[in-house]
Amino acid sequence: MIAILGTGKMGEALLSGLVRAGLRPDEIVATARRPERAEALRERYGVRVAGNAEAAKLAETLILAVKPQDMGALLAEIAPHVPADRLVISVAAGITTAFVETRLGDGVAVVRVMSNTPVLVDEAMSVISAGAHASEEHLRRTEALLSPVGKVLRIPEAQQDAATALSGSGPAYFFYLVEAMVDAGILLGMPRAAALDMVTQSIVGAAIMLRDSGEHPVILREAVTSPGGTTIAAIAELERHKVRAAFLDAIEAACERSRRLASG
Ligand SMILES: NC(=O)C1=CN([C@@H]2O[C@H](COP(=O)(O)OP(=O)(O)OC[C@H]3O[C@@H](n4cnc5c(N)ncnc54)[C@H](O)[C@@H]3O)[C@@H](O)[C@H]2O)C=CC1
Ligand SMILES: O=C(O)[C@@H]1CCC=N1
Repeated sequence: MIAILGTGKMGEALLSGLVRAGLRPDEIVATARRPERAEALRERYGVRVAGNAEAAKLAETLILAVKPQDMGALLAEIAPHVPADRLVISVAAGITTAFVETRLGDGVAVVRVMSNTPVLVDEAMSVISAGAHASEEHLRRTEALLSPVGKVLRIPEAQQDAATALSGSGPAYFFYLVEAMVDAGILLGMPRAAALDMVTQSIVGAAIMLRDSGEHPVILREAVTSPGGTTIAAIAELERHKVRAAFLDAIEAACERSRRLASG
């Protein structure tokens, strides 16, 4: 039995992925703060719903998916009900394995995960790190849960905040870019729906080329950039507005925020 504790956006995305991957709904128990939310999850997926303490007792694997600010309270609530042989997977930004270990007591295996919302379309990027008591077997079990819904990479825990800033938040940066490009289309007099179609297909095509060609992004961009042409005119403006520097600062700020989240 797998328990998802705090089934909000990320918890539900993982839940739906597990169901698509073939896990039986009666092997999953979900918890939520509001009873209406729990009922909606039960209706939508056929999973069991329960309180946190009951779910913690029932499941061998616990996925903690509350906001970082709520993690302390959740751990205090479940600590008396988590035997030492459980695997506890935390998906919260900024929460260290040590934070979870000290609150759940002796020897519990903790794996820290940072995934992202493309889990909804089985294209997640999930990075995982073992806590002090997590073994190779615990990492494999975590990989087995996450690999049906996307790519999984093991990284040292010291890199988790950077990964949160890059791939955890990453989809938001691309959505933001799409919004800005669609606005540019509107400015040029394009109908909104057509602009959105053009930008979306361009980003999908570019993403697939990047993933499947094995080429470096610089090579792919150079192939689009004709001498004296349109692309270099746009790139010159992006450089003038220091867009690259803005990305460096933005992702550094996200990493810094991730580092501070555990302390509330
Ligand atoms: N949204 C995203 O793209 C990503 C989010 N995350 C992480 O996932 C976690 C959840 O984020 P979201 O799903 O966006 O937030 P959310 O607010 O949608 O989900 C959290 C849920 O936990 C529930 N909750 C809080 N305390 C509870 C308790 N004691 N018992 C039961 N339920 C409780 C809340 O009612 C809420 O439904 C965060 O820690 C975040 O850092 C990680 C990667 C990506
Ligand atoms: O914005 C956040 O804090 C979460 C973590 C990564 C993506 N969303």
